[in-house]
Amino acid sequence: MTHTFYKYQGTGNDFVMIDNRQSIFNKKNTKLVAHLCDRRFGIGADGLILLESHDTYDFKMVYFNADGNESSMCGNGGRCITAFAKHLGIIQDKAVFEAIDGLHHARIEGDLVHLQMQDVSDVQHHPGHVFLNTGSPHHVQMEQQLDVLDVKTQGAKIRYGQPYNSSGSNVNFVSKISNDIFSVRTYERGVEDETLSCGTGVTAVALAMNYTGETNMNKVTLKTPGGDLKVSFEKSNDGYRNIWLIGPALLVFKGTISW
Ligand SMILES: N[C@@H](CCC[C@H](N)C(=O)O)C(=O)O
Repeated sequence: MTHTFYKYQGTGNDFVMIDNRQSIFNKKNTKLVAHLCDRRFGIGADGLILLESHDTYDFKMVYFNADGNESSMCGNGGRCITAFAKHLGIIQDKAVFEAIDGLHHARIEGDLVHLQMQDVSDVQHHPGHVFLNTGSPHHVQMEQQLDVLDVKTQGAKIRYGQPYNSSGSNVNFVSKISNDIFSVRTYERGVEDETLSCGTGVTAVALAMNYTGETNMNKVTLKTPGGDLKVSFEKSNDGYRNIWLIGPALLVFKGTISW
């Protein structure tokens, strides 16, 4: 049977988006998700997102990595699904939706989507890196030679190494440009490669840079290979609150495919 799909991207982190309000998609079909995300045999994307109906809120987001497995929160995907919900006429410029890590508020201002992330209370500062969960797990470490780093090889070593092992972590390599601007390259678990940007990743980087004293600002710019994102936040007694991820989210194309 032929089905309609939409392709979205947020700073180059790209997603197949499916309107699943009529429950047309079998969520247990890992092979189908991986096939649709395959860049040679399918549509091609870093992940697949289902927009589903919700009894109380505007919609529900279900996120799968390109390997076909349902995973934890995707920040860029959360911004893209907000733009998709507007395209479908479900929302105007504001949304409240449920994702795997809880409720998210979002608002659209032109091409920019502002997405509120969950509060973060547990920031672990280890020698040489910081680990924190911003909806997805993130290892953050500074890197001198970010431009020439082999992110796929170095990221995979950390992602599969101790203490993360098979459950893994996303891995962010960071270089400081100024007090409120950082360059970031991310290895994504479930894609098992560098992606052009990662929303929960840059959120983790912004908080880690503040936590370790690399910035004293509460709004920072994160430059990724796919474009610029901004993260704003407030310090709380036990961590960070009122965290917002801000950046573009755009429809690339719409098509039909059989499954
Ligand atoms: N690209 C995402 C992160 C998606 C989840 C991640 N790959 C994981 O499995 O932890 C983002 O923008 O946050």
